[in-house]
Amino acid sequence: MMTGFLKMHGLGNDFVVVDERTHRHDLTPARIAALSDRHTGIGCDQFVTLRPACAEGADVFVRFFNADGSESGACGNASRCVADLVARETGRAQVGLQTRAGVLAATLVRPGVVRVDMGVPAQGWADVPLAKAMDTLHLPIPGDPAAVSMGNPHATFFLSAPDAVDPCVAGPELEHHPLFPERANIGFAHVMGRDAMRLRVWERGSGLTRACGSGACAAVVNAIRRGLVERTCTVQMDGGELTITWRESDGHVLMTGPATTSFTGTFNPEDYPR
Ligand SMILES: N[C@H](CCC[C@H](N)C(=O)O)C(=O)O
Repeated sequence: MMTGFLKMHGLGNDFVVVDERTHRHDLTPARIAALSDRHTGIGCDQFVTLRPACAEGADVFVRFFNADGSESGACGNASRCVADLVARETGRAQVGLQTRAGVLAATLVRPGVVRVDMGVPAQGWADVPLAKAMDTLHLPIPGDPAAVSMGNPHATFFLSAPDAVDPCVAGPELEHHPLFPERANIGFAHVMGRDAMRLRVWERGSGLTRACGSGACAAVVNAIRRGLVERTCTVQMDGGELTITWRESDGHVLMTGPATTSFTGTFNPEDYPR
């Protein structure tokens, strides 16, 4: 049976979005990985499904799957895209996204620009999670990264120069480091000033992406924890810029940036291996 999809992106971090609110499709991890493949499938960094919400304050239940078929509790860039979609569907600027990491409040700031409240970062070692008890501000591995969860695990390395480390060289081994029992997204940040940083992220399950929303949130939180930047910071990534605020009053992280729909299409799930 043919299935419709939306191709969307946030700063070039791209998604295939499938609406399952009225009909479920047999989308196994293997099928999602095949559909995410840029040569034999539609191609995307993450595959996103929409289902009916069952949580208070949520308009839709969103699940995020990486290109390798693994599921993540959070995806900042895709959250902005789905919020944009639901805001246009409902005619409301304020929408709620139910995710595995909780219900996220989102606001359509202006057409194509969305602010998502990504919730409160989890700083404890067991929350990230890490393999054993330790200070998450200074992990005992070369490069002295900091770690935090935005609903998904992130380690942030602070570099002396923007391209001091190639994420494609250092990223794969770090993603699978034994310190990260659920693997991790690996951010490589260069702080340029008290309110600006450059960031590239080797993403768990997807590799180097042009932008990483939850990674930008994690990098700003970790930088603030280390006293490197102020509470609001712009994060420049290969695909463009996000504005991140770690709000002092309630500890929530706000992420503001673009959401874009590229095209629509159809595919037949039965054409892909189960
Ligand atoms: N690779 C991530 C999910 C996507 C995150 C990223 N695309 C974002 O915008 O936050 C993980 O496995 O936790």
